[in-house]
Amino acid sequence: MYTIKTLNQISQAGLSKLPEAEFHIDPEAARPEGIILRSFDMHSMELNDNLLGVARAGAGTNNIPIDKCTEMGIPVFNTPGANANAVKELVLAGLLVSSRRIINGAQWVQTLAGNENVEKAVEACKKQFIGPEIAGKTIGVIGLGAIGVLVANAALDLGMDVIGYDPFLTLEAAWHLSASVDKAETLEELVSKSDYITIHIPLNDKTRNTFDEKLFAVTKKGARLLNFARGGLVDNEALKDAIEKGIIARYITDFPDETLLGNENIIVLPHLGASTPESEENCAEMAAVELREYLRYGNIRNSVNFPGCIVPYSGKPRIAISHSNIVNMIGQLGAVFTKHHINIDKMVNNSKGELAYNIIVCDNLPENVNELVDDLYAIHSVKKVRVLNQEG
Ligand SMILES: NC(=O)c1ccc[n+]([C@@H]2O[C@H](COP(=O)([O-])OP(=O)(O)OC[C@H]3O[C@@H](n4cnc5c(N)ncnc54)[C@H](O)[C@@H]3O)[C@@H](O)[C@H]2O)c1
Ligand SMILES: O=C(O)[C@H](O)COP(=O)(O)O
Repeated sequence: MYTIKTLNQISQAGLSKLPEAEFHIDPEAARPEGIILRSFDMHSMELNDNLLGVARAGAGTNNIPIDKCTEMGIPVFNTPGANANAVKELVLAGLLVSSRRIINGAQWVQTLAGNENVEKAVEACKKQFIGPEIAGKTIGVIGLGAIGVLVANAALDLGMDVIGYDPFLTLEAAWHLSASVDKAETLEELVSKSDYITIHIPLNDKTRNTFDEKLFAVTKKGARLLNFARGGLVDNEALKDAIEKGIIARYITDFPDETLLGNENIIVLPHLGASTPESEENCAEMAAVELREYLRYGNIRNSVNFPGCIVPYSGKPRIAISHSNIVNMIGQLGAVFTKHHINIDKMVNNSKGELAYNIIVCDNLPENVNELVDDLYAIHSVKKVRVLNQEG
C-alpha cells in the first residue's frame, strides 16, 4: 500500500485512477510515498526519506525543489499540454481585454446604479473606453511550447500577424505550429516589432526577470504585454516604469502581487489559467497515472528531472535504480547482480543530464533481497534502489 499526500485539492477524476486497494490518499500524511499537487509551494517543506515520487497536476514546476528531489532520487512529473487549451482560451480573452477597455467599461456601468438615465450616460461617456482592434496587428509569442503554439495559431485565425521566439523549439511543437508564424531571431527583435506580446516560458534561474529595464527599452512604444506564464518573468518595478513612459500601454497577468494593484493599466487575474473543470480533470488524471505507473512498475513518463523509461510489465520482478550519469555504473551494477546469481531478462538504462535511471527485469530474485539492496546502495553515486515485485 502506498500513501499519497495531496497538497492541493485534486480532481476526483484523477484520484480515481489510484485504486484503493493499492493507494491510500491522505492530505495529512506525514510520511507519504507519493505527492500530488498543483501550485502548493514545496520549497520550505521537509522531504521525508521514504518519498518516492512527486506529481504536479499542471505545467509549471517552479514550486517544487527539483534539485533536492533529484539528489534524493525522486522523480518529479508534470502534465505537459493537459491545461494548454484552458490557458489559450484565457489568453485570447486577455488579448481582447488588454485592447478594449472591457473590464473598466463594465465596472463603470455598475456605478450607474440608481441613475435614471443610464442610456444617456452610457452614450455620453463610452468614448473613454475606446480601444483598438487586434486584426492586422502583430503579436509576438515568447515560448512556443504546448500553450504558445495554440496561442500563435489562434491569433493567426483572428487575423493577426504572428512572430514567435523559442530557441529550444521541439520537433513536436514545430509539427503543430502554423507555417505562417514568422520567426524572431532574438527576444529584442520580437519585442521591437510587436503590438501585443504574450509570454509562455517556464520560470527558472535563466528566465527570471526576462522583462527588465533593458528589454523594455527596446520594446515597441504602446505595446500590450500579456503574462499568463509566471509573475517572476517580469520585473515589476521596470514594468511600472515602462507603463509610466508609455512603452507598455497595458499589462495583463494571471499572477497577482501587491505592487501591481491600483494601476488602471494593469489588469490582474487570480491565477485562473488552468481553472476549468476540463483542465483540472485532464491534469489530475495525467498526474495520477504517471505516479501510479512509477510506484507500481518504476516506469517514467513526463518527468522534468528523470529520463523517460518505460518497460511494459511482463509479470517478472524488476529493480529500478537511479544513479549519477558517470562511467562504469553498468559494470558495477552487473557485478552485484552476478554476485546474487540473478539472471537479467531485460535492462533499460536511460540518462538525462547528470542522472541515469535503470529498469532491470529479473528472471529471479535472491532469497535475501535486503542484502542485494545493500550491495546496490554500496555503489558510489547510487541514489535510489527499488525492488518491484508485484507477486509480493
Ligand atoms: N496561468 C496558468 O494557470 C498557467 C497554466 C499552465 C502553464 N502556465 C505557465 O506557462 C508555462 C508554459 O507552459 P507550457 O505548457 O506551454 O510549457 P511547455 O514546456 O510546453 O513550453 C514552454 C516553452 O518555452 C520554451 N522556452 C524555454 N525557455 C525559453 C526562453 N528563454 N526563451 C524562449 N522560449 C523558451 C521551451 O522551449 C518550450 O517550448 C509553464 O511553465 C507555466 O509556468 C501557466
Ligand atoms: O503551471 C500551471 O500548470 C499553472 O500555473 C496552473 O496552476 P494551478 O494548477 O495551480 O492552477
